[in-house]
Amino acid sequence: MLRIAVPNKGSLSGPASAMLHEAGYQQRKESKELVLVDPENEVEFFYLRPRDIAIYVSSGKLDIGITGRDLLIDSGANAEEILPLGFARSTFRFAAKPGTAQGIDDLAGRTVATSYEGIVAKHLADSGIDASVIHLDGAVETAIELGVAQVIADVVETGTSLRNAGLEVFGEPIMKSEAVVIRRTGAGADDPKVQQFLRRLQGVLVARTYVMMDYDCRAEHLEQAVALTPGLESPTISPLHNEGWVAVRSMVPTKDAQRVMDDLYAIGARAILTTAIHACRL
Ligand SMILES: Nc1ncnc2c1ncn2[C@@H]1O[C@H](COP(=O)(O)OP(=O)(O)OP(=O)(O)O)[C@@H](O)[C@H]1O
Ligand SMILES: O=P(O)(O)OC[C@H]1O[C@H](OP(=O)(O)OP(=O)(O)O)[C@H](O)[C@@H]1O
Ligand SMILES: [Mg+2]
Repeated sequence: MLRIAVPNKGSLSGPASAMLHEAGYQQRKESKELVLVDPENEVEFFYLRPRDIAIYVSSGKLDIGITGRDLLIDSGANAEEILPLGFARSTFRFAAKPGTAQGIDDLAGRTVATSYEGIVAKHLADSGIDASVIHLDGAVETAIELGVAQVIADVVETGTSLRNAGLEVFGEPIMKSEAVVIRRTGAGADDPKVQQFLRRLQGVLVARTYVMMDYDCRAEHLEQAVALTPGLESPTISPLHNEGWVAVRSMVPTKDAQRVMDDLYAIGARAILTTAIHACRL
């Protein structure tokens, strides 16, 4: 059985379970369930605190896990990212009261509050800045108001939490994060079960980001049309009963679909349809 760590709480938990469900795996029905065996797919899911997942995976007790890139790096665990998953996207940044800091050099001698001590301490050391780091479990934005620190380093997504606390980001972003699949460094690279799991998740990612596009066009416009819809490998071209016309089928990124349909129409293509992809193996 493949043993997989899944976040049990927070921003990663819901989207991770939704993606696994979309990939055909059973998922827990109750948020209190800690372990779920999916015998049909020969997989066992362990619902763990997101922060602990890299530690379990690096110990080798679990084969792979889903966590945040920032949590992986912060843990310092001997684990590596093998597939980015595109959700729980965030940026990790310094913030302070407006006008109190412009760049990392202003941190010398100050105290930075964060839940990500590992990332911050390393970033300060790499930048040659001597500052204190104080660890807080969450709601770090409040640490400045309460005088525990002059600066915070935290996850920023929309920036609403910072704005509400009267804080502003400063300096260069420390890192960009998203949910990722991780494994113990170098482990299981050729394990067919791991490969199959990754193919299933890749299938979900493709199904989420592409649509299938079908259209008819005149044979003389085919090269122009195909340039607009090159597909992943190459489009499928079928003859139409009506001579001089062909039918084309190709995958198109969802975000480009409307523009591509306009461009195809403009070169004379007709009966342009898009359909959702539910699952795929590339
Ligand atoms: N508002 C957010 N938007 C996008 N990603 C986020 C957000 N907050 C946290 N994350 C990401 O989620 C992961 C953090 O997991 P964590 O369990 O701390 O989530 P959380 O939503 O902060 O939950 P908690 O309620 O336990 O604080 C990190 O990878 C982080 O980058
Ligand atoms: O830029 P925003 O869209 O506001 O999102 C970022 C906020 O979301 C997370 O907080 P969370 O709600 O997880 O609380 P926490 O600080 O206790 O972890 C993070 O720690 C930031 O505070
Ligand atoms: Mg949080």
